[in-house]
Amino acid sequence: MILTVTLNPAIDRTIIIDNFRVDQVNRVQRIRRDIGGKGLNVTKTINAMGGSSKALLVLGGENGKFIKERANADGLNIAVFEIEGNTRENIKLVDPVDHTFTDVNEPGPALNRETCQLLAKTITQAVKQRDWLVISGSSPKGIDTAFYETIFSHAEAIGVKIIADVSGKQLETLLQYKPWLIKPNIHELGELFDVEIEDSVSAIAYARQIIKRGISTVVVSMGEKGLLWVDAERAIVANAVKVPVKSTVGAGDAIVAGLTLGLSRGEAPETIIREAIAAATCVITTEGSMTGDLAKMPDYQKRVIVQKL
Ligand SMILES: Nc1ncnc2c1ncn2[C@@H]1O[C@H](COP(=O)(O)OP(=O)(O)OP(=O)(O)O)[C@@H](O)[C@H]1O
Ligand SMILES: O=P(O)(O)OC[C@@]1(O)O[C@H](CO)[C@@H](O)[C@@H]1O
Repeated sequence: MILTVTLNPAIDRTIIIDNFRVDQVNRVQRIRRDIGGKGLNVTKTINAMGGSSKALLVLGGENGKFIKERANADGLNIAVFEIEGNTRENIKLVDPVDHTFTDVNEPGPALNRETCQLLAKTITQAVKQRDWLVISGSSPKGIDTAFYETIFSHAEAIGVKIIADVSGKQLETLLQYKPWLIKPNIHELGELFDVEIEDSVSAIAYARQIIKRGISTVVVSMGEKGLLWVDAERAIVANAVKVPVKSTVGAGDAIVAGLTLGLSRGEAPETIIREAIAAATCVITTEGSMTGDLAKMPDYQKRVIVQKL
């Protein structure tokens, strides 16, 4: 089983505006609402790919209720950890004319110390031997190092591998506990070293520095430039598939879904990379925070060239 944890889920409100301009009155073409949050998106894609994933969601208020009901109606396997406060609503501004994708993410409700302790305990009880644990997305205010310590020490004790897709300070914190795999995008990787990374060669060098700190695999997603897989034995680069992009929301989550599913099935890195990129391609060709038409995956996989560097 692949358990995903979303500490800060969201309703994604996608607003489609042709020729969006800041500092001007903009007229909306269409609006849609999807249930989102990185871990939940990972679960959606794994299940759509034929895998088995459960999403643990921290939810509260009216928005939390909406997400719970929609996830259940969609047949997703979820466990809800209820909190006080209303789950956030994130705005995704899409301009199909200028091809811009702008995210405006709320911080979400803060958690108090007792809630964090109970949440850590709930997660450790939910994760079982031989599971894969995915921790994805921002953490609400209140989550501290003790929270991660509880989860990582339990995971280590029962041999569970952790895949983390977080950024900024949260990524720095998590690195101390040595997740098995991390998936920063190229900007997030640069942020860790306080640099702007320009090319694959320097991205590989920075990824290797992380591997020296005890992380097995670093996968760096690079948007339209594809991705890099770096571990102790190899560095692999793969292109993205050229397609008309409708929404980039959840592209990174589809990569995490493809990676986790492939790893849990014991597949070779080259196969996993092709599947992950194909899944991300399905996401970006679909409006909103949706997995898209996964029947197109075999075609997209053929268009991914994987090269060892
Ligand atoms: N414009 C694009 N054209 C083709 N493929 C893309 C494009 N943007 C993203 N992708 C695909 O999606 C993957 C993940 O994208 P990206 O690196 O932007 O992830 P991310 O920053 O984590 O995304 P997000 O946080 O929005 O989910 C890329 O490796 C690529 O395969
Ligand atoms: O604010 P965070 O937790 O970093 O990201 C949240 C989010 O942008 O990530 C998903 C796409 O990856 C969306 O469904 C969601 O709104």
